[in-house]
Amino acid sequence: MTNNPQDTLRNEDLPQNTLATLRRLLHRLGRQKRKLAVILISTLFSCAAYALLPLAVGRGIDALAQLIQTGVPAGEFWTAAVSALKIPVLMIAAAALTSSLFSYLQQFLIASVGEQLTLSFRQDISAKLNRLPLRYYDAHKTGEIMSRVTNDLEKVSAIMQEGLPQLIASLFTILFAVLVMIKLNLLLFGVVLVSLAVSMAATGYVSKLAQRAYGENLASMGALTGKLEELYAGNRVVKIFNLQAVLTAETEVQIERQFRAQRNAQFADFVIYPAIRALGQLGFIATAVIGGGLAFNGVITLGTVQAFVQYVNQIAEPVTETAYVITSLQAAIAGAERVFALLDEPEEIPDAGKGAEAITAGHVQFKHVRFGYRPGSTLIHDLNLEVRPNQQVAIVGPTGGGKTTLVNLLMRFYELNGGTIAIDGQSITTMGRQALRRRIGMVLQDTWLFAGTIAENIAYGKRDASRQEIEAAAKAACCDHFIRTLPQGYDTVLSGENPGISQGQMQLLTIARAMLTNPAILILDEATSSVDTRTEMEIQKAMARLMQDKTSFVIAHRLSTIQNADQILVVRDGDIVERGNHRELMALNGFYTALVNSQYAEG
Ligand SMILES: Nc1ncnc2c1ncn2[C@@H]1O[C@H](COP(=O)(O)OP(=O)(O)OP(=O)(O)O)[C@@H](O)[C@H]1O
Repeated sequence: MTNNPQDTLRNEDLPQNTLATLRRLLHRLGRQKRKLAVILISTLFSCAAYALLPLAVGRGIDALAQLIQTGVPAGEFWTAAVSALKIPVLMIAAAALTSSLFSYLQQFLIASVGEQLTLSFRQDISAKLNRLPLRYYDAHKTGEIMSRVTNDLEKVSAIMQEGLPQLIASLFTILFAVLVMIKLNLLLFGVVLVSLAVSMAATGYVSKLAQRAYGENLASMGALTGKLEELYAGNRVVKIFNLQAVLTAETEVQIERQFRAQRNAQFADFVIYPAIRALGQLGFIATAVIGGGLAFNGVITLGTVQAFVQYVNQIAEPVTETAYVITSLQAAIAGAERVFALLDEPEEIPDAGKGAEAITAGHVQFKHVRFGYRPGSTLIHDLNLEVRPNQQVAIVGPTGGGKTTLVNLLMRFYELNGGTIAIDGQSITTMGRQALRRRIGMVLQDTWLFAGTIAENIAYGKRDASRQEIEAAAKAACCDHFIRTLPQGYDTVLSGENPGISQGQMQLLTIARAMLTNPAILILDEATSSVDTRTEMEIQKAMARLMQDKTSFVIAHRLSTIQNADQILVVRDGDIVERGNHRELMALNGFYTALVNSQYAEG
């Protein structure tokens, strides 16, 4: 594993409950028990064979030394050397081959186990995100959710594929090397132990300094990214308020800070770490010098000294690497913890399983509905409403009054705190959510267009619609004409964020989309955005056509368009404060009349 010392830990990278998370992670890994067992056994074999290498080399050196000491007639040296080195060389080859083969097997299986683990997490998260209530999305930013699926999972996957196997291999390597060294010479092992302890203490101290540099580097990078986002993503706002110069100056300060932090971090990388490595050589030198003395006095052989030197080398790296791996392991466990937290979030109440095929007439009743977005704060107290099939209901009221909330409840985006909503005599909680939503068409102000062709966008709610059906819907929604003027017509590709057509045209497309699904109930959010008069008239015409023979709820912003509605509901602070048709409400001379008068005054 190439460790990245810059992977330093911030507070959010520290797990809250390491043991519990580790247990859950292992439980999940347990699904791949057999592969894991093979990985463990191959690591064991690979490390054991690796630990035999210095011994075999030592044996070869001893054999050669003995040959030189005893002396061989000049012409026979090569034959004698070959026969003396035959066994050691075969041992070296066998150990190296065994170690590499098992290491290959281990890597191969680890890659598969790691990917399988990531896949299982991704599948579970994706299913989970579909089952989470809208409340969850209200409380969490998209970036935060995305980061669970990308960053956090990547950390878990990286540690599974690189860190953890590395850690196990390191531990085995150290264990085998220590066992052999103890067996070879206890005194020399003591020397190795002391010099290792000294170099580890020095490493610990220096890396603390380095960690500080990395921490500052990360923090300054975060601050700089934030500033740049403000500068580029909010470029329009920056220009409107003429803040270019101020923001550029602020950005320069951040760039400067980041430069200094990065330089310090680089310094740690290129200067401190080599110094640590040099310190690590301490053990190597001490072993060579003291071992040399012991060999000179005939306490141990020359081969044993070189075996020791090799063992010191073999364990030096695992010892320092283990510290890094433990650091990234903590970050991975914290990542896994966040993923598990997402998977543990309370879900939507499961569907009753019954279909909503019974929705035919579109008879809607709200009975004693009580609801609040947050626990403890009630927005809708006791709402009662009856809408007969094919009636047109307009919902008006001040901003934040609760108009959209009524629609959210009808669509069962949120669960009620009390009362019932029934369609055609059936409570919506007894219907499957999907089936319910399929029978309700929505045309909202936020025209949800997706990356794809115009035809695909219109057919979004009815994927198997034929081209004729799509075109018929577009004609009815007054958008066939403008679509045909586009170079690629119905096959014009709209890109998600900037579709390249006007706001009004987008709204017409969403009306066409609703036309195609032919729902029993309609929810229309009138456009407030400034569209030209002709487009607005087309939208009105298309909407009127769409509403024919359907129960419809219109969230109205321009009161002039709803005068013919069967019922007008004035919603304020979550309650219906006035209801009736236009004439009745005007006669009341209450809130509605005031709203109408204020709009005429404005308009
Ligand atoms: N997802 C939400 N989480 C918490 N509170 C919300 C949420 N959506 C709306 N609210 C609050 O509920 C109240 C009613 O909001 P709602 O969107 O229903 O009003 P509205 O009448 O549709 O307003 P507008 O005309 O501005 O669209 C407001 O006080 C709003 O802040």
